Amino acid sequence: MRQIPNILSIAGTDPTGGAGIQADLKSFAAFQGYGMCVVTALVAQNTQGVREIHVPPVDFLRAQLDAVSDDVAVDAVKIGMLGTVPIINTVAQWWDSTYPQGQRPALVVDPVMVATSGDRLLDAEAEGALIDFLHRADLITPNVPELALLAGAEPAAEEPDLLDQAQRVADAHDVVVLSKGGHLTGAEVTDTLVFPKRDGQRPEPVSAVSPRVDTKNTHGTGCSVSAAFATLAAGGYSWAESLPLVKEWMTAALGAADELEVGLGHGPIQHFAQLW
Ligand SMILES: Nc1ncnc2c1ncn2[C@@H]1O[C@H](COP(=O)(O)OP(=O)(O)O)[C@@H](O)[C@H]1O
Ligand SMILES: Cc1ncc(COP(=O)(O)O)c(N)n1
Repeated sequence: MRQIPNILSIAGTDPTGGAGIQADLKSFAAFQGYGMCVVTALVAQNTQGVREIHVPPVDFLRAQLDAVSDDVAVDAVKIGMLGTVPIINTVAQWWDSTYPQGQRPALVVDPVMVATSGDRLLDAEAEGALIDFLHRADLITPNVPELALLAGAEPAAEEPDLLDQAQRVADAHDVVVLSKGGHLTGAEVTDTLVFPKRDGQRPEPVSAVSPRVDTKNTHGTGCSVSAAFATLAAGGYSWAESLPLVKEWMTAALGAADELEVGLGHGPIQHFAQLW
């Protein structure tokens, strides 16, 4: 195993540095990985919302992906915002032709659909294509509304409903699901790894619980968590080994978020709270 793993983010941008590719690169660094990125969309956004989205021509997206994979041995890939059907199809074709079987990088997919601000980051007509993409992933990290959409249900208000939806989605796509409790209420936030049934057996779910941090600065939490899991997977950690490490780090990053003075809306987290 490489001493410093190579992790690739395929995602959209946030020029204020809190979400998307910029958040991913900070997470990779926080977990001691070498970060790389391919841009799926330039997003004119800040802590208050999304203004405009500019998507590259698909041939140029493919050129970026090939430029990385032709040259670098990639240990893990994190996919975030895909945005449109042509972008999803291009990433799928690259993945399938570049990593047909055997020694594939670990793949974490954050099924990004809506930003914290409530703005759409995935075309409504691209939801089906994103769902079809998911079987390629090893781990997916939907938030409460994203999980509901994948499960074809109303957003869960309680933990048991959330876990039930996660089981259905895990089985439908044969993928491990991280169900995240950030959008539920209560004094604690629980994240749970739910495993798909294989050969009639389902491994027990694994949970990590933290106090709920009282801050409005939660921009990019989902991006950052999925990137952290990808980095640890590239370093040989199982999902269950990674969960408490990521949870503790995220709680510290949210706890220190108010020390940053970035923007007037939902500001970013402090990725390096445990380091600085
Ligand atoms: N207020 C909070 N206090 C502590 N942890 C939180 C809080 N909000 C979110 N998290 C954590 O941040 C991560 C992202 O959660 P969530 O908000 O559900 O997803 P998303 O950012 O994709 O909407 C999860 O690990 C969750 O436990
Ligand atoms: C390019 C991009 N990707 C993802 C998000 C979601 O961010 P969050 O993690 O706050 O839901 C975002 N705002 N911008």
